[in-house]
Amino acid sequence: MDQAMIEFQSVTKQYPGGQPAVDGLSMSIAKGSVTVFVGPSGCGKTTSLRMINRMVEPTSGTITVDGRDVTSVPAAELRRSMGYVMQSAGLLPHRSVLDNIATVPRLNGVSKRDARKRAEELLDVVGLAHSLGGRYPSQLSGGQQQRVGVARALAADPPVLLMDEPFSAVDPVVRDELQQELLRLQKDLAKTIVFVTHDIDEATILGDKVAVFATGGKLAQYAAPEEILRAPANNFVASFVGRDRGFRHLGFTSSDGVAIHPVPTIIRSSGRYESDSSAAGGWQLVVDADKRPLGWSAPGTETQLIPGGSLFRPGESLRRALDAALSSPSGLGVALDAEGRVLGVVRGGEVLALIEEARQVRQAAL
Ligand SMILES: Nc1ncnc2c1ncn2[C@@H]1O[C@H](COP(=O)(O)OP(=O)(O)OP(=O)(O)O)[C@@H](O)[C@H]1O
Repeated sequence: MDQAMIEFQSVTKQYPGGQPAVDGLSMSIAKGSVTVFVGPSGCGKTTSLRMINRMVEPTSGTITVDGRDVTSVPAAELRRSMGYVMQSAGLLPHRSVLDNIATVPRLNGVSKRDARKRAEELLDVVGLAHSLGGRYPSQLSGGQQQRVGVARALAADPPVLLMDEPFSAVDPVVRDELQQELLRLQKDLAKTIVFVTHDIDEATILGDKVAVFATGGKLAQYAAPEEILRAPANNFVASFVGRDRGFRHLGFTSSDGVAIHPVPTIIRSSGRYESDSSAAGGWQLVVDADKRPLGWSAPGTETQLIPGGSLFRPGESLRRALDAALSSPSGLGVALDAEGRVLGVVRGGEVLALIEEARQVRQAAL
């Protein structure tokens, strides 16, 4: 059985003069897992998150972290022992990126030199160039600021990371990147992450477990994302998950059987185009000298680059394969190897046929 890291036991929070913000919450969060709190606005997600590090105190009930009642640890110490990332990265505007990341280690008594060295390592971890270390937060993009926020939360190597809508203020493309980056990070770090969002897509992408909160601060369902999409516990969860949940469910269906076909390519290097095939008359994929995709060229327009759709890597879900095909101007989804080089393409029709097959297998199993 998974070992519990965080436990809520009958936790209620009542702010003065209102309905309970959180009502009788009991749940166990496994060590090393990503748990997402999702639900409509005002249903108590943030309040529940903040009770874990005592930014908010429960009215009744108990929360334990690693077996210890949180009220037995001084609030400031507890807060410092957990990473916290919020929507606006919450960086100190007059401190450099490196100094921001080094904040908690410095508070913990780590020398300035060591804290900065660690901060530099963390720039690598979150995918930021070292040259950004000397900048001020206002000199970074929203996505870069969020990465700094994550680096800062990781600086003291806390076992628990609390994330409150950390990616909701960035545009969808950057958001997708940050989500994938977090999943990659988590593979190595295996932190216990509690993540708040109001976006069911984000919840099912990131969560090992998803907790759906209903209005009035009640836990409506707590389960693996596949189960929430496949078998919503009640009407509230079903309507929150939405009618397209069948499509979302594809996010868990393996793409193993998808065929990857060769694709005619044009190699563009130093501004020159060189077609490597005789496949005239069709769409051609434009790649650089290392076979990384640059875009598409429509039939008969060889030097005009049309931006491509999303990309797909074998091993990812059928949903990503379908996304790649549907978002591609050619109708062919570009498949990449682990180094980002083009392997070939997947065809939308074939992906759909596999989806239908998977649906029939699922139905037969019912
Ligand atoms: N400091 C506070 N004082 C009084 N009421 C509060 C306070 N903080 C939150 N609430 C109320 O408690 C309820 C739950 O709020 P909470 O922020 O936890 O919800 P949420 O699900 O995180 O919402 P959102 O997605 O909008 O942030 C809401 O009705 C909110 O108005």
